[in-house]
Amino acid sequence: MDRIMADNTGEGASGVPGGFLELRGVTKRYPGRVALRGATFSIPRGRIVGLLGPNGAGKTTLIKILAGILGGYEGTVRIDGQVPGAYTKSIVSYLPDRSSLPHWMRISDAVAFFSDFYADFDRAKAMELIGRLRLNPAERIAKLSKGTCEKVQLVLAMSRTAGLYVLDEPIGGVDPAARDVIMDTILTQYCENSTLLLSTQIIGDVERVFNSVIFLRNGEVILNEEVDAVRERYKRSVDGLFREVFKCC
Ligand SMILES: Nc1ncnc2c1ncn2[C@@H]1O[C@H](COP(=O)(O)OP(=O)(O)OP(=O)(O)O)[C@@H](O)[C@H]1O
Repeated sequence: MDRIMADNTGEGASGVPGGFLELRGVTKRYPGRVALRGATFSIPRGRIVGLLGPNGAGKTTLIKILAGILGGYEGTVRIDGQVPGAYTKSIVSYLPDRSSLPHWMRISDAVAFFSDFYADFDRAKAMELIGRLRLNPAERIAKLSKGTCEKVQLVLAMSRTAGLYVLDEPIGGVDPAARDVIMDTILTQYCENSTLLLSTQIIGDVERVFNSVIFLRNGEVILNEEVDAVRERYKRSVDGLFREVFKCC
């Protein structure tokens, strides 16, 4: 399995060299630890890609680099041809793995804050999503359950008209029924010309939305493949392949 997968890293899963998002040899070291080891891949516009790996594989590290909030890495990252910085932050919508919203805010304050901060934020869309997800705009962030807080963060991230959405574990804290609602929300809000990279460990419920998947193990990209090709080549679902590859992790 390892040998087969080694053939499936590198250029984009679509086989298209070059893309909207490009990583070449990205290595990130923390003191005493290497979180990413030469990560190389390319994603064209208009793709929904699952970034999959067990705990500590480097998913959050990679996503923070793309969000422009983590530097000090080796290799190159290009988003729409630019290194992470002010321009890429203006076109990248980031959903963090932990809530970064001030606890004193009400949901409506968070919407107003995002609306002031991001030129591409669509307030009407946010309010519509809040209604659809049955959130109460008057509720304080401090009082929200983990899953409800995730829904709020998702609303905020998906209400931007971004070129790249990077969503770090958007469904980690919600029940299976809510996962479907969240994934449907992502699918309906995502515009065809955008690129979406979503990290998760809950694969079975969400693999239907992915065009392709990237497996990260110990900071290394060990698979970068179209979902249909995974099913055909390995005769398994992405979830099945993930369980097999990572059963010893
Ligand atoms: N600030 C930090 N300082 C030192 N080590 C870190 C730091 N952040 C992450 N690491 C380490 O880097 C590695 C990758 O962590 P990362 O959070 O990117 O993985 P992950 O795939 O997102 O994991 P999880 O699914 O558990 O969230 C881990 O070994 C982690 O302990």
